[in-house]
Amino acid sequence: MGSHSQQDSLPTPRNDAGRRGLEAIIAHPGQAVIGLDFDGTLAPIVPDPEQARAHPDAVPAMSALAPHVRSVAVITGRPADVAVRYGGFGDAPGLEHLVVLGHYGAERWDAVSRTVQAPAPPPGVAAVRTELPGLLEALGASRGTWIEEKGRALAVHTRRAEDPEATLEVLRAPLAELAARHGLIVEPGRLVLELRPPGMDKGVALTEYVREVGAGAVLYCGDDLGDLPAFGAVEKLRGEGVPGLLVCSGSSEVPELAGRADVVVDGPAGVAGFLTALAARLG
Ligand SMILES: O=P(O)(O)OC[C@H]1O[C@H](O[C@H]2O[C@H](CO)[C@@H](O)[C@H](O)[C@H]2O)[C@H](O)[C@@H](O)[C@@H]1O
Repeated sequence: MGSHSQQDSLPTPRNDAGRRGLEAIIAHPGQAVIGLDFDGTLAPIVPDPEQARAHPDAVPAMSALAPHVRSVAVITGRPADVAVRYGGFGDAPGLEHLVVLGHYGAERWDAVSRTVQAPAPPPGVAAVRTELPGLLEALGASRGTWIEEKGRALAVHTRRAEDPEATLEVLRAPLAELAARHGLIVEPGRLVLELRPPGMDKGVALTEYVREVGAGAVLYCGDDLGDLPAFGAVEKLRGEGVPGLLVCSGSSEVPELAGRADVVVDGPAGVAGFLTALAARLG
């Protein structure tokens, strides 16, 4: 975990690459892209995915930071319009140019057009939608196992099951087989297995976005396994001369991400605090 300066509580990244990334963002904020995951990063994890909402300090922090940087983009596994709604991003002052890349980058919403661009879901999604309830029943998935309808994907959540970890393990292989049979992949996450179309991930989404806006520095902050490709993208961009900073919204559920991060903060409250401190430094 990076150490905190007394002056503004902006943590010092724990390695050289991260320190270079943060220095570049502070030196040339107008060239920086700030990429933020939604669930677990901007929004606290809650048992019912339909009740997830941005942390009360998250949008004010994003609003304070956005005017100083080239772009703020939310990159999420959620459908883009759901993230906009649950995040309260639609009418936030300072976020008039926000971009939300939903479904791991397959969908795009922007605050200027206020519309979602998305390709049609592949036919495999409809087939999985039909078969999934019967499969869960046949597997004896425990009470509380819940299917999230995501339009172009379906997610099976076990957080509210009697034994969430054990239920997830029982489902892992059969859901992988079902997904493969219909040309989909399984995206694992925090007590969730999502069956979704292949071909896009947060790493591709972030890299394409950084190139599109011509960014000269990048910060990415996430909390879950689906954020690992975005971490990989920042590491690759660093190798190509684009400084980057990796921030982990820390939790005990995904230690893999903390190990790769330059800075670990304490969940969504910590993320909001970090973004607020960065905005204050840039201001
Ligand atoms: O990419 P993200 O923005 O992090 O979205 C990933 C998945 O997040 C949601 O599930 C997670 O958050 C829920 C609400 O806190 C929690 O109950 C669940 O256990 C977590 O896995 C969302 O429901 C999924 O659709 C997203 O793909």
